Amino acid sequence: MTDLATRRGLETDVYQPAEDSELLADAACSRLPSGGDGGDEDRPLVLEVGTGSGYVAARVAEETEARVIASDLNPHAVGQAADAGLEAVRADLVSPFADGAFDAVLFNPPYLPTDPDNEWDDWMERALSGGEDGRAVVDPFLERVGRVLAPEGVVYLLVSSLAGVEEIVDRAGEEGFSAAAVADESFPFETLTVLELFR
Ligand SMILES: C[S@@+](CC[C@H](N)C(=O)[O-])C[C@H]1O[C@@H](n2cnc3c(N)ncnc32)[C@H](O)[C@@H]1O
Repeated sequence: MTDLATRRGLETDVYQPAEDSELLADAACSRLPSGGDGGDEDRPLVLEVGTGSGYVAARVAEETEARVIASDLNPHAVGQAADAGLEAVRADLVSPFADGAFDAVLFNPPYLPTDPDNEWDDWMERALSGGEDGRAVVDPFLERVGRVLAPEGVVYLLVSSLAGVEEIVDRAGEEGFSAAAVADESFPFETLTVLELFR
């Protein structure tokens, strides 16, 4: 398992793109509509929660016809995403966004299970740590994301075997979502999966 202290030496204040970012971007880009010639009002509206550097949001903006809003709790991440030319907003999960606003919501959440004694209170901990069970940020996201989804809206959520995929699917079910795995990639210590959640 990746140890936070090891990661810390490699990181700045903003999570930089890694295998998980790429898997989520590939899955979202391959499933969102591209190449349409409709007007602005026909473009899907996509939110990326926890955008970090803006890598996933930028890929979706470049490779699909969606208009993308990039958000993060971390003000340094919002600055980096804005510098990358994205529409960037500081937000805790989906709190400031209107009911039913988005056709798709993407999230590569913090998911590393972390011993409370080994945590530290900085932005990289916020980017990596999912609390003791790895689901401390995923669970409130699942509880709240349905509010901002359009009726046919979908969620693309990156999950790790380290945080318990079955538990996350069960929790999504309690919030009224069905789940399908649309991409996965295995590494020596974890398997990453992109779940598509829909109602
Ligand atoms: C694993 S990083 C992913 C960054 C980027 N999306 C990527 O894939 O490279 C998780 C991101 O979620 C953000 N985050 C953590 N808690 C959040 C919250 N409550 N609301 C919004 N963003 C949050 C972190 O600041 C971090 O940028």
